[in-house]
Amino acid sequence: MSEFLSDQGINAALKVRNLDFYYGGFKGLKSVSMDIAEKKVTAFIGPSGCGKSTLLRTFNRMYDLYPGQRAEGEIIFHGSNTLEKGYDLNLLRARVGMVFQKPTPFPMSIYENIAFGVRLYENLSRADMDNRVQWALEQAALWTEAKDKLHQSGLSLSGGQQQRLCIARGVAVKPDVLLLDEPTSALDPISTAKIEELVFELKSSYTIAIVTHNMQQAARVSDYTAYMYLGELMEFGVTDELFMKPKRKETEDYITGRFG
Ligand SMILES: Nc1ncnc2c1ncn2[C@@H]1O[C@H](COP(=O)(O)OP(=O)(O)OP(=O)(O)O)[C@@H](O)[C@H]1O
Repeated sequence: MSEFLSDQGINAALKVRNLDFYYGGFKGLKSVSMDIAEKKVTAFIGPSGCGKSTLLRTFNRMYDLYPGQRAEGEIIFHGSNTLEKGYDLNLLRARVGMVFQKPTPFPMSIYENIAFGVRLYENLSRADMDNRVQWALEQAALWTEAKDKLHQSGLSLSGGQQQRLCIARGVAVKPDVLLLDEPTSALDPISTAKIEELVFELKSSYTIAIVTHNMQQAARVSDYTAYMYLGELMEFGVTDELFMKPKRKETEDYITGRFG
């Protein structure tokens, strides 16, 4: 659907315009246009294979790492189109951080998991780095659990703690935007609740885009929700409205469980 679905009066951190995405000859996204609201949570829902992760991966050009994948259209971030050739990808990935479905700590200490990324962009003194590591762990609600074992392996943490470590790693470089791709799908309910609380708190400082299969989660944590189907953005709006009064029959069928 090419109609522009952004009449929400959104103060946009990212403006997506006529975005097409190709895996070789397969079109994974079809003319997606929407705004990602600044310092709010935007959730992406829709049946498996509808393009949620594909869309998220365009926001930091993660797909660039894979040959044969390309995006066309515009994603405007701080006034520039991030899809243009020559756009500084290091800078983009520092400003638009990503957390994946499976916790992916680096095989190094908790401290180094965080310091590693910071060193790529900043030259901090030891004391400043210590402060940054503490700050990032506090932001990710992991400091209390991790403060006495900063020099133990990140892999020694539980799954839920590992995912919070990945969030700490993401916020440590002080990005504008955090992309969360099904961040709780590998976690137990208690860890999931912790991450959801965290998302709620982080949105006062960061723009957050989250892909989730869990509609209750989308309803709980997000301000805006985008419903996708077969590579198209079918409906996009304020979360409460989309869940209570969907405009399209397809959205209603999906959220009421009649489809998908
Ligand atoms: N590396 C790839 N090569 C070719 N096609 C791909 C690739 N990755 C994804 N696709 C296709 O692109 C479409 C969108 O996939 P995507 O992973 O974005 O969906 P999704 O909505 O995130 O699904 P899920 O909820 O199952 O994670 C699907 O049809 C998928 O098969």
